[in-house]
Amino acid sequence: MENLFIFLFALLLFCFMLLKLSKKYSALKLPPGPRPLPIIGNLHQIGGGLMHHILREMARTYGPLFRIKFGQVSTIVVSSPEIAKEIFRTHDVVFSYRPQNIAVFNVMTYNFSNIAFAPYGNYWRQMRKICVMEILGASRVRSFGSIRQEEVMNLIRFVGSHKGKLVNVSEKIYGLTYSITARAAFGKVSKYQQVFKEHMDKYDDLARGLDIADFYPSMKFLRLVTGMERKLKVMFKEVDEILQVIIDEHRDQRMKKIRSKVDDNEKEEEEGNEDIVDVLMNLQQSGQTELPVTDDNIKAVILDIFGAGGDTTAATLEWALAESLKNKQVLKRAQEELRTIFHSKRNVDESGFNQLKYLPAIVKETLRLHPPAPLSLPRECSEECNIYGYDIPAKTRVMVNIWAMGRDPKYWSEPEEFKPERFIDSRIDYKGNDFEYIPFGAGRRICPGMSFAIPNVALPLAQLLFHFDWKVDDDAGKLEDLDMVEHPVLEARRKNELKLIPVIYEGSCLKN
Ligand code: HEM
Repeated sequence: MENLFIFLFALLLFCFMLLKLSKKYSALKLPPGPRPLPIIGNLHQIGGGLMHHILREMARTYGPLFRIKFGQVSTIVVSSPEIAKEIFRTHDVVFSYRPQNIAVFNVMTYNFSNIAFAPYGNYWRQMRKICVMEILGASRVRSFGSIRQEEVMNLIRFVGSHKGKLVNVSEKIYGLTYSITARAAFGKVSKYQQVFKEHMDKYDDLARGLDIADFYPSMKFLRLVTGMERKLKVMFKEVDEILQVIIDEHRDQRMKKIRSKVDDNEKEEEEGNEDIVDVLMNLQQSGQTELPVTDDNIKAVILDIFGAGGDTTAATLEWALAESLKNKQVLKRAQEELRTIFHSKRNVDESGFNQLKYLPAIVKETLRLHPPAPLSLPRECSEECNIYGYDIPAKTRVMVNIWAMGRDPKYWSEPEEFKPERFIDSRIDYKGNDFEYIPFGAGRRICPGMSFAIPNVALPLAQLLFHFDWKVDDDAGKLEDLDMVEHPVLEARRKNELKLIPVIYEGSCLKN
């Protein structure tokens, strides 16, 4: 009874606010869009399909910049490179904010002290700089090369030992990406790594679940009703405890090292062997950062690296392999290139990568057709501004349909076809300057993990194509029949796992 009373009161308040807002907005020239219903806005129009597909359909009716309302949340959807350029370049600063009222990020970001959801400002600037220069800079990523090589080789040996048998390659791919990230982040295999992975998997499932309360940020009580926040808090407490143990382990190790160095009178640093936790702890202790780096900040950044970098990389690799196998000509050309260049080594290593032309084009084409963050990460505009001739009120949420732009026939010939050759000798790149192709986003909040992600896709893809010829199970028909259906909930992943039979290639080092 009491709950019902609170609900009715909130509803009245909400209607009153709506009336006030509608008066204010009638003076603005807002973008077109589907007519919102009271209370739910356009929520009824986004069920029953993948959001990026639904939004592309809507863009066909309402244009490349339209306005939609998810409950209370006013959102603009951008589906053209010209408008994306206005957002990410002309008005970059205004649009460099992220919404702060999404349950999962409220709970899991240590009060928004990660990078991806930190409010635009000094703290974000400091942590982003640390990320780009210290954690994921070119020399650090190179130093992770041996981890990558070793983990990929483990995968190749595993697959080789299952020759002629059906292997769940998708499962292995997700496991590989996790292992590389965990070793780069935590160093040697920690006994807590497996428990952490199980929690991260559960967290991923929760994070992708829709919490209706996110659409009604002013009605905080809804969070209690849906129960999502409570579940997230339980999960967060467990994840936090594991991360704190990992940090404490690192702290102990560092103390031991310092003592032994003092005893041995030895001073030199062991750079190159440092993991990401080490790097962040060095900065914490140096006292040279503008703002202090706390243990919570370190844990937030580590969660970011797993959250933003894990599934995105694995999904790209999974799609790249699937598309290469499905398209006979692509497979032929990729294998010919790899098997010629690495013929004498009988194995692939990154030192020969500068000779490859076709494999990088496969990775690029995969990111065009299957960007793992099809609507990028949401942005929010910090002040009222004018885009494409329309007024965008402050606090409007922004979704950029990266997926739709990558398939727009206005910019791509045969856009639905997987044709890596379109990227050979082409100047189009994913670095945020070609707005029809921005799988990593653009502007000052562009993904800082690019240089880590690309080799983590390219090396395993090259190895899986070099060492093996692949077959599908007899019941599944031919490789060309592989489906390319997206997962209905886990955005941008394959719906069906890749289950394949490996046949070891004659020229592989596995063939002894
Ligand atoms: C194929 C792999 C990946 C793709 C396609 C991808 C894509 C994206 C996209 C679209 C954004 C939003 C950018 C924007 O708002 O304009 C983003 C942000 C971010 N990504 Fe990635 N990402 C990938 C891998 C990684 C990896 C491996 C890491 C870390 C190791 C990472 C860390 C981040 C972080 C920290 C942000 C937030 C940046 C900020 O707000 O300043 N990503 N990523």
